[in-house]
Amino acid sequence: MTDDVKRLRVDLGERGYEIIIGDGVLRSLGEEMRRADLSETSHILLVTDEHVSKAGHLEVAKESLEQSGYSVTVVEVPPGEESKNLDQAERLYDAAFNAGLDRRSTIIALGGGVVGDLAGFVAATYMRGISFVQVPTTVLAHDSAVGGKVAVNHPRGKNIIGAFHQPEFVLYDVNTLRTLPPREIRSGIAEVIKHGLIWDREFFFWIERNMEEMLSLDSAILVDMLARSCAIKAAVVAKDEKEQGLRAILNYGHTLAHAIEGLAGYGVFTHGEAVSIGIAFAAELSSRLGYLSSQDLVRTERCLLKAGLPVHIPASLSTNELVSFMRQDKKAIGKTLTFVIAEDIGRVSIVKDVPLQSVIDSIDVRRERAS
Ligand SMILES: NC(=O)c1ccc[n+]([C@@H]2O[C@H](COP(=O)([O-])OP(=O)(O)OC[C@H]3O[C@@H](n4cnc5c(N)ncnc54)[C@H](O)[C@@H]3O)[C@@H](O)[C@H]2O)c1
Ligand SMILES: O=C(O)C(=O)C[C@@H](O)[C@H](O)[C@H](O)COP(=O)(O)O
Ligand SMILES: [Zn+2]
Repeated sequence: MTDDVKRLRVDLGERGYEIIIGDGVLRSLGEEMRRADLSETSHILLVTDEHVSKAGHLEVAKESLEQSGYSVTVVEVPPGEESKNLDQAERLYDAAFNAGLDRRSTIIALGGGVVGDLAGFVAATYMRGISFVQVPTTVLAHDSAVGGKVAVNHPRGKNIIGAFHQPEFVLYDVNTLRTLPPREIRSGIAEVIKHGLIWDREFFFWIERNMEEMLSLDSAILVDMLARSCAIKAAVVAKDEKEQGLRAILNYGHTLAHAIEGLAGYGVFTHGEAVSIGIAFAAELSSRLGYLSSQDLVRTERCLLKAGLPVHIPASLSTNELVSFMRQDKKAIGKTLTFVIAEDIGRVSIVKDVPLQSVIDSIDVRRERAS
């Protein structure tokens, strides 16, 4: 373990919590449980998926918890977005019952955003809510592990069945990221770029300069990148935990992304790939509506491409079905089209009642061309 461990705080008053980021910190999971006042935990349900356990991270986490005196039951869900559903949630409720979990028990999510969202949803609802800890193992999960949005998908909409349920703490070991396939590293960088674009111009420039080191998982760069990105997320969540207004900016690129994920079939595109296409589209729309300069539009797209991310809407998805799906977005009231719009690099706002024709034109421009 390196000495360079960063501790950030999500400031939610008495319910505030720490995000601990470092290389090798998974081995201190048991100690962190005690530090976070979870010494009285009667039993732990440790939820993970097969890729995470095969990569060796489950063993490290379990050993650390058992050495600290906790009794642990492990449940694995099948890897991938297809597992974020009520059937898998029910499997976890069964496992919780069978393991004898009570209101003093804790559910720990060890994995990417799918495991985090699913296990978090079960923790939010089992016995009306029990303690929950996030141990993210993907780059993308720097976003999902912080902020308390937990959910499962519905065939007609992403994250439609969910809750706000904050974790007790987030333990982020960058060493776990070394077993990720390159596609998943790139996917996670889409949300890092999003955080720069919505909040912090300097951070976006830093991302542009450090993309190669980010992709090659340089340890110091990774810790910095995740700490800065998590700090942005934490700042937004602290100001508007339940998305009454400001928090919706975290949805930049997501109106189209969720439509692509839902229509292509969950799991065809990774969430980050869909977000990348969604950001390229949202930047185009922002420029078309007169908010974003053409230089910043080009700069946004260039950064996504530098990360090896897709920026074009798949030809197989029709404009009509994309628009209908986007009308059901959670940000929209009624059937209006609401988007997070970029005004500058590092600054966005929420715009309601966006004209349909501008949306259609932006889809057309961003659509993949047959070669
Ligand atoms: N709650 C939120 O605020 C929030 C924010 C962003 C995204 N999300 C959700 O997160 C999900 C996407 O998360 P994700 O991209 O982490 O997907 P994921 O959890 O499916 O993980 C991606 C892939 O990597 C594998 N994997 C995970 N960790 C690994 C490791 N260390 N080594 C090797 N393989 C590993 C997984 O098994 C999976 O195959 C989506 O469902 C999205 O909606 C939620
Ligand atoms: O935390 C948030 O708020 C976000 O919007 C972060 C997004 O990256 C994330 O994909 C989230 O799950 C989307 O939430 P939803 O409410 O649009 O389903
Ligand atoms: Zn997202």
